[in-house]
Amino acid sequence: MTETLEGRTEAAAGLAVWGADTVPGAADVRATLAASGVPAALAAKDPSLWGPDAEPEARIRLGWIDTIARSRELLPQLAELRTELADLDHVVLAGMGGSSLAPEVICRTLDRPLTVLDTTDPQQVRAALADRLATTVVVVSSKSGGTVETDSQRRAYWQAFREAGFTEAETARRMVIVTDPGSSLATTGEQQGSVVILADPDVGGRYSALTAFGLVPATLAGVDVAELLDAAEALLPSLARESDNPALALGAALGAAALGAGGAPVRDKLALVEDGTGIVGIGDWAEQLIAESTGKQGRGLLPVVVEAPTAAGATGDDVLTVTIGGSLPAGAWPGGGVRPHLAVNGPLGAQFLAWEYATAIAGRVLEINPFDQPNVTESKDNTNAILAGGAPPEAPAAVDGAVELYGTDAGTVVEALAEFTAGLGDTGYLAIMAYLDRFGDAAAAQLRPLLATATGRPVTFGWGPRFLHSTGQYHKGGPQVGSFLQITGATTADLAVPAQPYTFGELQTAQAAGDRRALAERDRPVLRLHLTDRAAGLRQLRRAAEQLTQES
Ligand SMILES: O=P(O)(O)OC[C@H]1O[C@H](O)[C@H](O)[C@@H](O)[C@@H]1O
Repeated sequence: MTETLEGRTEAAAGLAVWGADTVPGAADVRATLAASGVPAALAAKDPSLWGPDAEPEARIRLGWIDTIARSRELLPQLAELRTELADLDHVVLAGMGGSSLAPEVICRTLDRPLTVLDTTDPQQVRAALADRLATTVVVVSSKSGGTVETDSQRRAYWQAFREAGFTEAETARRMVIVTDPGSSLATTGEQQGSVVILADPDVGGRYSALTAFGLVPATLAGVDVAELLDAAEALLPSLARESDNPALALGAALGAAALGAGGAPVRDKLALVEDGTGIVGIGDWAEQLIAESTGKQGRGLLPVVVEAPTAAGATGDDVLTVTIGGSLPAGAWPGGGVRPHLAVNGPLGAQFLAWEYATAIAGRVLEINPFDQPNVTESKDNTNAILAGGAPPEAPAAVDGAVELYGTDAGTVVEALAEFTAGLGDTGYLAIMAYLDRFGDAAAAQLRPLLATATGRPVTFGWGPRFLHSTGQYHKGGPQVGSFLQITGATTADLAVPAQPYTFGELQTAQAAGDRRALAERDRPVLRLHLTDRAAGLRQLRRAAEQLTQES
């Protein structure tokens, strides 16, 4: 394989992008960007780069370019906080989307323990609350301060600490709040007497890895975050340049592939493949950045996070295969077992900044606003309406063992899946959306590679409601080519959300119904499979998916 590898490596500050020059049309796209002075303008935070409609939002969303300097000012406070809370060695992060994805990849990559709670699944919330409560510190992270999942988790932890016998003051000490200045969460945090750390308000959630949202939980979990900032800062001078600018090479290639620039076949599905060289879990972070930033106005790049370089769906006719990893030793070939179109290797801090810059560049090429998420609210509004007024009763179309089938004429799970996936066509994708416990029901994730093999099409997997803050934007705002498999599950142990008129289970059910409604309103096909017994239902789904792979 190695002797057939072509392509150049473009590098700066230890961040190397290989292969960008071989993506059809990328050189022309890059030349156009350079001729318009885009690299320097973006490095100088010019908000006009995405057109007049995007300018007001861009004006308050470009802080990620130079937030590193402001983040450094936080470091003494964070070091002090870590010492002050040294007796609390179980760090829980309650936060959704951009408020939890970066700290999760930081801690996984640097092998520091961090429990991420980004769900409303009652079983998962219960399990978290029962885990080492006496030595737990909870970081409650929300930029807006108004995210219902995070607010519910905060309420549940507050009550759990109080019921465990901690005084109000002791409970307040066990909660650290990260939010934007002036949010309702900032007020709550101050009133309850918790430490409140204010984040950079000029950075949007999915671009906030190197702000307080990434740094506070990571520091408490024991990460030396200064190293991340150093690695990102080293890349900064390259961002204004027209050459030796790997982030520009990446962005131009992503945009060119999605457009099919120069008459090349469109590659608008982006397989994100970790190459096994020391960066762990970055796919989920990049997935949110790219899907929410580009998936709108019927356009966008669909990130497809695959398990390994050899996993089903890592390659395909309309797929741009991108491997991601740590710095490679001299002479090593990128890819880790797959031949990628692009390989991005380098330290984590530089990866964050490079992908943010590349996404902003791709947004310019695709002529969309990479800083808004106009369709996320559709599902949220539906959820609120359902919570307030109740969902219309729905009877299953059929029951097969431990699985109820909705939205199909089929009588069995195998038939329903076969019929549903038969409609994917040559450009379609299947999104599996599992409103389950991502640890207790982890087996659900095995469906992704199985159905990718069975269909030969890109298949994504997301935990609900986590994905609503990530790929959920693309599902509704991106091209009309998705088919949506929703998996919901009965719960045996629901849990009240303190001082709210609903339980976690009811909230999760309303979130699933709200998103179904938003997809249906756009005529996007939805098949819902409800597991009346989660373990038995998952075994059944797995058997059905295996059967389809044998028939494919
Ligand atoms: O940090 P928060 O305000 O709680 O927001 C968490 C997430 O919520 C929304 O769904 C946005 O679409 C995401 O971009 C954001 O990261």
